[in-house]
Amino acid sequence: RPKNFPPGPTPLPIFGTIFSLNLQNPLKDFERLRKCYGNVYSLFIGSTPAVIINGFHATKEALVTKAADFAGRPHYTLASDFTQSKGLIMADYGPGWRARRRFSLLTLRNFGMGKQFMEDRILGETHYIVEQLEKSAGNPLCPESIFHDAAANIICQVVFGRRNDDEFIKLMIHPVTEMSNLIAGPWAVLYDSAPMIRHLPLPFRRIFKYYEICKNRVKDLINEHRKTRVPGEPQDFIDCYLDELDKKGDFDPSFSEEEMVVCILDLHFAGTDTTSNTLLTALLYLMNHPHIQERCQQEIDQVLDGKDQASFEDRHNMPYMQAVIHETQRVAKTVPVSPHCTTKDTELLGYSIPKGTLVIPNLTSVLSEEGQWKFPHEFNPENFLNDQGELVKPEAFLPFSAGPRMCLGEGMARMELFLVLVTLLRKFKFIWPEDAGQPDYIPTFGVTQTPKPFHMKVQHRAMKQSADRDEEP
Ligand code: HEM
Repeated sequence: RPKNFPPGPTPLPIFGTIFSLNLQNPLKDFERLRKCYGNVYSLFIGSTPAVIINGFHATKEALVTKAADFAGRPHYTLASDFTQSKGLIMADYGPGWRARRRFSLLTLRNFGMGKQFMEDRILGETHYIVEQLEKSAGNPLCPESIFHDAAANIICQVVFGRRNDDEFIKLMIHPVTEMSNLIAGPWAVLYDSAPMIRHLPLPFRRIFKYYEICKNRVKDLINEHRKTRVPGEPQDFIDCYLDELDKKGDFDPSFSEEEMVVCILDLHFAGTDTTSNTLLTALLYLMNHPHIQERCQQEIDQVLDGKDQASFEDRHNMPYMQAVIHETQRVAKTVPVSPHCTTKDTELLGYSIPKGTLVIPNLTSVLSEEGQWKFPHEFNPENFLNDQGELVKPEAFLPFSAGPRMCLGEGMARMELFLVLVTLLRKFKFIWPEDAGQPDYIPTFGVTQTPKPFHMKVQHRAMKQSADRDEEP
């Protein structure tokens, strides 16, 4: 360890400290090591040192107070190698990433495609979910694929202008699933820890092949858009990017077509499992906390009385529903860790951290940290409500991380969570099947955490508005 580097377990030659961790799910080991070494400690992934950051204060110091020092992304890892550090997620902290991020953020925040665009797409897709649930009303069903497809359809419509069942996009489903499995597994850790084996024909090499397939599909879609688009009248993210390329000409390499392809794949990867797994977590908890589900439904009935459908503006009148969504995100811990890298020699809690060090903020440690939450270890919307029943957002609510690299899709994700859950809870009662046993709340670890598969039953609710109409003479 360099001088004054954060402490940690003694590394072995070649392997470093990877045997101190359960590679299938290192979160319990992170917590155990935190008890030994404090909120900031170091591990070795092979010969690569990594600093693990735990708890709100250390995370805030790194990601917010010293934002620029900690806003890089690691190099020489599997993810940076197959994306060639292009696009948004794995791109280096610098002017190219900043320009693409700003453009993507503005485009998603309605500047590109009109204010109603996103809300219409989400509500449209929610109707498909309703149709599917209606077909299974009264019988147990496994909701995983319904919600995964819905989230994929929403992001595909925003980015490609097509739903996920389109022939072009279908061809990407298999490679994307294979890549997600590989990148969250031990082969990725092996790739990152042992540079000498990177060119051997081991399973991690398949990621490069799958990524190439996805890139080629996206290039085909871009070429299709080129033929059909009307400049200045964008229908989706690709059209917006092509308009931007027209403005910039060939002068700006940070907006090249190659960068565009990786940006698009980044949005597709980052915008699917994150949202669908959070929605599934909400259902899992609401079925097993029926009194909380009923209180949401009372609030929804009251606020939407007489309206055909919910709008995102309604959230201002639904503090309880909002608190439930926040609490779901807190317990779901959907993105458990987010690898960063230092951009210069810096310090954290008095320790010295050299430029280029891999830094891993452990967001799960903040979301259930004692002292930050009224009820850190239970599902309780009161964590986000004050004595007057108003929504409050504690500073330690960091499911989207913090600082310059924080989630770019936060606005879109919050809109999806609100509109989908409000629409479904208004229409259906969600029931944990009697023979389903005790719920397992511990998710499967991964780049995004996934609730264990479960079954649910849905029952039509007698909606207040239709009940009122029935009573009219
Ligand atoms: C509940 C849903 C979501 C959660 C919990 C979530 C969480 C996160 C987290 C923790 C990060 C890492 C931030 C960091 O490195 O410090 C991230 C990054 C990112 N997210 Fe999300 N996300 C969600 C949905 C979305 C959606 C819907 C999109 C796309 C529209 C998206 C796009 C991105 C992108 C592009 C980045 C990389 C940002 C950068 O490096 O500049 N996310 N997200």
